[in-house]
Amino acid sequence: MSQTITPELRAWIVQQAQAGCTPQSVLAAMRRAGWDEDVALTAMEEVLQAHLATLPMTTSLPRPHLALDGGPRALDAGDRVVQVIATLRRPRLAVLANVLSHEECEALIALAAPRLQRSRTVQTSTGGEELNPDRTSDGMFFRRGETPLIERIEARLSRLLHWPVEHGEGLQVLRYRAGAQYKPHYDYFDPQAAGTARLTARGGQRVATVVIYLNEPERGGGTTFPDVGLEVLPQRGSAVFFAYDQPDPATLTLHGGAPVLEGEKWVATKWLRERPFTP
Ligand SMILES: O=C(O)CCC(=O)C(=O)O
Ligand SMILES: [Fe+2]
Repeated sequence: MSQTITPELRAWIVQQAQAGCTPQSVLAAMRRAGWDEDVALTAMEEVLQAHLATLPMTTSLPRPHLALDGGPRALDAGDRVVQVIATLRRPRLAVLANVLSHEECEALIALAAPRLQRSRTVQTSTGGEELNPDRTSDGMFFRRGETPLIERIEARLSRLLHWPVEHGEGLQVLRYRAGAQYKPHYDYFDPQAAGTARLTARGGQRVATVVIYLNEPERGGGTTFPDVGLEVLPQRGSAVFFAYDQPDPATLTLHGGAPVLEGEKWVATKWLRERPFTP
């Protein structure tokens, strides 16, 4: 039986993705409606790609990215060689090892520890900041280029991601104690929210994230990507990179920090912006 993608089906798939339904649940519904699994999967990919292309930012703009063409096992990050452990196309994501040395991780923790405060998240309705029960970590921001170590890490990430240092926010360090978590969220600013204009005035949208693991909790604390059932487990010096061309759930970049069950988890997060970011 040949199955065609009708405009109604197209609209329905986009609607499901925007409502935050997982690809698995959309696929399951299509299967129940009589769609062949492979056809359903192809249809969903096609529709989501086409939908992304209609959104205001075009995917042809340069974006932070890793030089993954040709399937390299390692990438030149200037002063360091970084290993590619795993990659995913949707969401656009890579797991990397050896991004920081163990000494650099320890030094970042030591510099950040005395400056930690209960994490605040950007409140998109106003563009201000708020304490958020969904985010029970403690955190702090370094200024860009604040110390030689920070400068070195920023230069390395810039080279690795082919993205200027100036287009990055200051490095954020987070500590999760046992029980702490960061519930699933998107890192981009919600285009519908009133505060977004204020937040994007300096540097435009966030377009990619790097979460670097500075230590290893005994149990729990993975970075989860619920849309694709992926969990990246913390390994000191490793990182997960993911990019979102559009501020849209169809990028499948919903992610969270799973509760730490035992021990502590420390990460450093770098958010990349469209344009030069002025703090
Ligand atoms: O802690 C994690 O694994 C994720 C952190 C995160 O999502 C963020 O800093 O935006
Ligand atoms: Fe995040």
